[in-house]
Amino acid sequence: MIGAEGVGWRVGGAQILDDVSLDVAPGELVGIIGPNGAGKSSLVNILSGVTRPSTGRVTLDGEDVSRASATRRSRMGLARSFQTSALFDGLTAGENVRLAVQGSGASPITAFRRAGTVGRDRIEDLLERVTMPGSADVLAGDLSHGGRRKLELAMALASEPRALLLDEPMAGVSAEDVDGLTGIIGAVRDSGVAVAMVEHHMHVVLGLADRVAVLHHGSMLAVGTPDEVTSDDRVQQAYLGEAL
Ligand SMILES: Nc1ncnc2c1ncn2[C@@H]1O[C@H](COP(=O)(O)OP(=O)(O)OP(=O)(O)O)[C@@H](O)[C@H]1O
Repeated sequence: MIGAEGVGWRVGGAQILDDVSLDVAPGELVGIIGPNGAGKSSLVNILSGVTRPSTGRVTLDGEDVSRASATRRSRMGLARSFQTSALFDGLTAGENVRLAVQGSGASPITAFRRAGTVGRDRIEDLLERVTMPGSADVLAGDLSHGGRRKLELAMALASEPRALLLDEPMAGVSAEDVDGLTGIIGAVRDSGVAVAMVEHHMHVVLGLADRVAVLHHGSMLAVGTPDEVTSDDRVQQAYLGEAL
């Protein structure tokens, strides 16, 4: 569903990604890990269409989308969350979700025209999927960090994506919320969505992912099941001094 073939990205004279290949099938969750600065976010940006690869190609459902805009990819069934929060704090959780539904795969004009067409049921349904029933009227700015992360997931799910890119969906949340988010993301995968997830919580990645891809200095060091990857000598070297 999501594919990268020999992807390279060069910017300002630096080779950030080099010959990176990855594929994620429907109903599969691939965790993308690697030390700081390994190129994980850069890869997610290339997969989502925020940046164009210098070499190689990106595919979505088998179609070459290397030059396709993020909006076009969204229309083809791809959604993403960002490392930093993308919420409107002055709006309620429900209003944030409403905007996400209105804007999914749409130009600003189309999104504007859709105003008022998104039913309360649809909003409640999305909030329920991220275990936030009844919170439509809570101000986003008043939510806990974990609540904000869940709301961001609801917004990413607003387009009913077939492929989902998550960039550190659990960054900075409490242990309790990590468990909650793990359950939500696992359920999304189990519903048949292809999920690629960058995450620093190693125990989460190793427990949740079907396969793990390890980036190191912009290259793909290893791809395999959690067991294969953790017992790989090169991976252990890359993480020297850190618990795997
Ligand atoms: N637009 C850019 N211009 C120049 N260098 C960049 C750009 N974007 C990223 N980099 C560099 O590319 C490298 C990889 O960055 P990236 O954010 O993809 O790594 P990461 O694995 O996601 O790191 P972290 O775990 O810290 O979030 C870093 O050295 C970063 O400074």
